[in-house]
Amino acid sequence: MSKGILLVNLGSPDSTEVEDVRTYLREFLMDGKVIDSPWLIRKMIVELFILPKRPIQSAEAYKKIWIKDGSPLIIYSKILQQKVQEQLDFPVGLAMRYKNPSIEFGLQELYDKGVRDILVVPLYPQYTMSTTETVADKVLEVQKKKFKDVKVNFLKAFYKHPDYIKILGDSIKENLPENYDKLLFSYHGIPERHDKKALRAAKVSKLPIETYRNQCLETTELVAEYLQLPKDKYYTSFQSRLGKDPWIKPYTDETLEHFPEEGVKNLAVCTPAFVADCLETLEEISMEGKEEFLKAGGEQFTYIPCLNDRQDWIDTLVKWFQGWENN
Ligand SMILES: C=CC1=C(C)c2cc3[nH]c(cc4nc(cc5[nH]c(cc1n2)c(C)c5CCC(=O)O)C(CCC(=O)O)=C4C)c(C)c3C=C
Ligand SMILES: [Fe+2]
Ligand SMILES: [Fe+2]
Repeated sequence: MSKGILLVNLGSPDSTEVEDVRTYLREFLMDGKVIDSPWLIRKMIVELFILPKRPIQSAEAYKKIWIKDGSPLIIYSKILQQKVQEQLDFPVGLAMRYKNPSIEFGLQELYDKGVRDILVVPLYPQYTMSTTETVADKVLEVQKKKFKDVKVNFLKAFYKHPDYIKILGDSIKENLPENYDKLLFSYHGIPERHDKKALRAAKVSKLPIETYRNQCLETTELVAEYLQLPKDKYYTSFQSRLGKDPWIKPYTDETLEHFPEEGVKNLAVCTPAFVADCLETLEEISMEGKEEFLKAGGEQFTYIPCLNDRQDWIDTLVKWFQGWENN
């Protein structure tokens, strides 16, 4: 059976127009694995509390990071896809969980090239229901509807894969200033409830399901070990919280605010929940986060870019995909 790869990332609005941002946020936040309330309650939260104002703020934020060809998240993902494709002789497609190119489009493109056995690659190092799980749900929904003769497989979360830890560690080392007080690992947060659900599922299924928070902490520890960082030189926090429910802690914004009074004046920040730079890294961390930190008395803020199209990242994906194809 002819094999192919489908890379999947989260997705961005089609443009920075408020209406496009609203449509994107509606699709994203109405996903029951992102806001996990019953449909009617979710609909009320999204339509009455989030969509009237948030798209206006988010559109302004997107305008600050948008590049000539579009959203950085999509452009970096496309470059990654092209560069990986150049090194492989079987098709590599790209899709976004929300908006475009859609998962249906990505599967159709591979199908039209004769692919009947697909490795779906959620571009998230750590797994949780609002990312990896929802990608799998959508792929399987479309496969059952339109591509019954296609076999789908999923790449497992790779946060502790030694190849990934090495690339992440090397990317940090190359960007770390000589004299820094602390290296902050800032991961996208999730509501605490999502991790509690994961723990319950692990108990019921007796599968070794790890909470998202623990996967993030483990990612940090493995990189710290690889880079031989002393314990007092690094810290982990969680960003991007939305709404009033408790999210996993500590929060990045509070951490950035308190660091200077604790003597952390020269800070470096990396964001290992993302493999491609996006709104959450470029705007929330390297613009807003930097401003907050400097306002609180910080002196130097270094943002360490995501893996994007690093050659070692491309080579590693190529190696993993060749291994799968030869199996
Ligand atoms: C309940 C809300 C959200 C959960 C849970 C969530 C989890 C989650 N998200 C990412 C990765 C990305 N999120 C991005 C943007 C973004 N995230 C949320 C909300 C939740 N995310 C919103 C509302 C937005 C949109 C922007 C905004 O209005 O603030 C992005 C960037 C997209 C882009 O176009 O650049 C990414 C990537 C992960 C990894 C994750 C769980 C671990
Ligand atoms: Fe998010
Ligand atoms: Fe954000």
